Amino acid sequence: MNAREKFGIPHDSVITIAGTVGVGKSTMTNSLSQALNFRTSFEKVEKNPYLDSFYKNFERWSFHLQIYFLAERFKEQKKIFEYGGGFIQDRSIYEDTGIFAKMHYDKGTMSPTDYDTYTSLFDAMVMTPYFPHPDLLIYLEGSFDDVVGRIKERGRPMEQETPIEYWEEMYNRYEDWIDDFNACPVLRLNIADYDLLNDEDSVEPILEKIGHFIQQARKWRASHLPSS
Ligand SMILES: Nc1ncnc2c1ncn2[C@@H]1O[C@H](COP(=O)(O)OP(=O)(O)O)[C@@H](O)[C@H]1O
Ligand SMILES: Nc1ncnc2c1ncn2[C@H]1C[C@H](O)[C@@H](COP(=O)(O)O)O1
Repeated sequence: MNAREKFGIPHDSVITIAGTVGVGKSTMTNSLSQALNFRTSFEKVEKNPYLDSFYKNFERWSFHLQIYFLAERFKEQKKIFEYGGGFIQDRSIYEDTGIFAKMHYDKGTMSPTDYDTYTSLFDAMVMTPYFPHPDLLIYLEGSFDDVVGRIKERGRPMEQETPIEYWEEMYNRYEDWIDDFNACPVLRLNIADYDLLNDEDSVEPILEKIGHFIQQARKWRASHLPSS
C-alpha cells in the first residue's frame, strides 16, 4: 500500500501550501509531492520578469507584478483542473490579494486606482462558483527569527537587500490573515515540529493529519452541499 492509500488521501486532492516568504513552502511541496506521487505547481521565481525590478522599486512595479502573478496562478489553476487534481501547490492565490497586494496598497506602494483594478480582476476571476478551491490549505508558521534565518540562508540577492521591516510587516499580516481565512479547510503546522530536510520520517505524521482533514472536509461537503 502506498502512502496516499495508507493515509486515505484521495488521488484527486488539491493541497495548497501557504505561509510567509522563507517559511518552507517549497520544501514542503517537494516532500509531499514525492510522498504522495502528486504533481507540483511551483512559483517560478527565476523566470519572473518583474520580481527583481519590483524589489528595487515597489511603487513602479507592484501593479505589474500582481497582474503577472495572477495570470501565472490562474494558468496553474487551469492545469490542475485539466489534470483532475492530484496536486501540491506552492503558495495559494489567496495570499496574492490578502497579503501582498493589500500590504502594498496600505503602505502606499500601490495606488488606490491600481489596487481597485487589481482586486476587481481578482474577484471576477477567483471569487466565482467556477473557481475550484483547494481541498486543504496547509499553513506553515514559525518564529520570526527562524523565518528570517531561512531567508538569509537561501540567499536570494533581491531578498537580502530588502529591509527587515518588510519581512516583519509581512509576518504580522500573515498571522492576522490566517485567523480570518475561510475559503477552504486549514491545517496549521509549526516548522519547529518537523524537519523535512534532515528527517525524512517527519513527513508521516503530516500525511496522517492531511488524510484526516481531507476526509472530514469531504464528508462535511457531501452532507451539506447539493450534489452536482
Ligand atoms: N527544516 C528545515 N530546517 C532548516 N532549513 C530549512 C528547513 N526547511 C527548509 N529550510 C530552508 O529554508 C529556506 C526556505 O525554504 P523554502 O522551502 O524555499 O521556503 P518558501 O518556499 O516558503 O519561501 C531554504 O533555504 C530551505 O532549504
Ligand atoms: N503576490 C506577490 N506579490 C509580491 N511578491 C510576491 C508575491 N508572491 C510571491 N512574491 C515574492 C516573494 C518572494 O520574494 C518570491 C517567492 O516567494 P516564496 O515565499 O519564497 O515562495 O516572490
